[in-house]
Amino acid sequence: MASATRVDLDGNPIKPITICMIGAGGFIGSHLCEKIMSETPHKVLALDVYNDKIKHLLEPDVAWAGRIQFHRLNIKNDSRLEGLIKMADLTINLAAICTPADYNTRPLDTIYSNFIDALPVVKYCSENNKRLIHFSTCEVYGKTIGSFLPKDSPLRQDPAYYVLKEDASPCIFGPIEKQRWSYACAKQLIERLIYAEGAENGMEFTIVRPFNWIGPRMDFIPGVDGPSEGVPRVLACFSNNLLRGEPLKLVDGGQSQRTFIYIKDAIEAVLLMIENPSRANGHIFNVGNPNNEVTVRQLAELMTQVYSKVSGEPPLEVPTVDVSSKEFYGEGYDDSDKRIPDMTIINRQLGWNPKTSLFDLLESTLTYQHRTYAEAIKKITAKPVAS
Ligand SMILES: NC(=O)c1ccc[n+]([C@@H]2O[C@H](COP(=O)([O-])OP(=O)(O)OC[C@H]3O[C@@H](n4cnc5c(N)ncnc54)[C@H](O)[C@@H]3O)[C@@H](O)[C@H]2O)c1
Ligand SMILES: O=C(O)[C@H]1O[C@H](OP(=O)(O)OP(=O)(O)OC[C@H]2O[C@@H](n3ccc(=O)[nH]c3=O)[C@H](O)[C@@H]2O)[C@H](O)[C@@H](O)[C@@H]1O
Repeated sequence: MASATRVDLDGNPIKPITICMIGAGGFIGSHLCEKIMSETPHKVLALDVYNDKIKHLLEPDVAWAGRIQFHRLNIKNDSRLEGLIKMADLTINLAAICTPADYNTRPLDTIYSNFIDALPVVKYCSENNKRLIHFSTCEVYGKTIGSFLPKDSPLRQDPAYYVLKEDASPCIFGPIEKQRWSYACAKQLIERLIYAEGAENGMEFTIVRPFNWIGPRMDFIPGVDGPSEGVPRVLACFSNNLLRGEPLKLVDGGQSQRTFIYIKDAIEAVLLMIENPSRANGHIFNVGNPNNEVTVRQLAELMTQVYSKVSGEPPLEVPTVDVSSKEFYGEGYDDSDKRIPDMTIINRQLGWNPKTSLFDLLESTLTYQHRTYAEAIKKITAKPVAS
């Protein structure tokens, strides 16, 4: 329950505010709304085209009834947007196309969604003196410097060549024909625009760079709550394979490395940003868990083991199968080799650290996936009974 005595990191009482949350119906938005409703007194104007993931928060008989209001709108073409931003103290923009399968196959939609559609949000915030928390991505770092060194170079082991720092690392993307980078490039340009609004016009902003946040409600399971041919992010791809008893597909051998963070740890960091504006304004924050690094192959192996534990089913005899990126994603795919966030800035400004190990976060997430989808998958895959 929200308590009247909540204080910020400097010991000052936190005043209730109204937040205009764009993209509130998505994976991160649903967890952020849940956290704000259950632990704070703040109000949320929740904007999205969909609300399936926050339906449970919008019921009339919940404890926070009246503090969250859903507005179904598409920010591309809705004149209500400016009014809603004006009604709020803070705007949080989460709206984006952010699944890699779209970056090279729908590059125009990707660029429009991540740059053009975000422009009015920045403009309305700046013109109306409203604070903005904008969701960018760790993909703005692109590839590591180390990835360009010879394979046997000892410098590849030196963190200076791979740890990603907000105020020091370069943004390294592939050539234009590798359309994978359309997303990262659009996100980089909107970051630069927001930063410039801060520098030239004094706009109060915080930029968040999530590093592979995962957990319940991420994306969709193809053929159950999303299109059969759709390709979600890796957690949902591998969950889908496990639920159907199929081998997990490793793109280009599964050699890329990622650090995964539990959504609930990451949401704690966002709440600190919301409630400590003087510590968060003007900053770009990496939000990830540097201790949870694995190759995609190791992730597949761990998910296979954990899924067997939570479902009680034996692990697959052939757990993985290799697939080329061209076959899986199509022409123009490319990849980030390694993503380890430097935590200095978020640690210094907000005293935040992630807590949950990869095993624990996969255990709770796969328990959710099994409970939510196993029956539906069984029905779909059951052979029709001959009449
Ligand atoms: N999940 C991660 O680990 C991760 C990592 C890096 C960056 N991000 C960024 O965080 C943000 C949220 O990511 P997510 O994982 O919750 O994605 P998501 O796809 O689950 O959520 C995005 C939401 O925005 C909504 N939306 C998109 N375009 C819209 C429009 N024109 N009008 C209204 N609503 C619109 C979608 O309907 C969706 O509900 C994105 O900006 C993404 O780029 C996420
Ligand atoms: O989550 C993030 O921090 C950012 O990175 C993600 O990009 P990426 O990590 O490449 O996306 P995933 O789909 O989660 O893929 C991770 C890795 O698994 C691989 N993969 C994916 C799916 C699959 O079935 N098999 C497989 O080997 C991919 O090729 C990639 O190397 C997305 O771009 C965004 O959601 C976000 O901005």
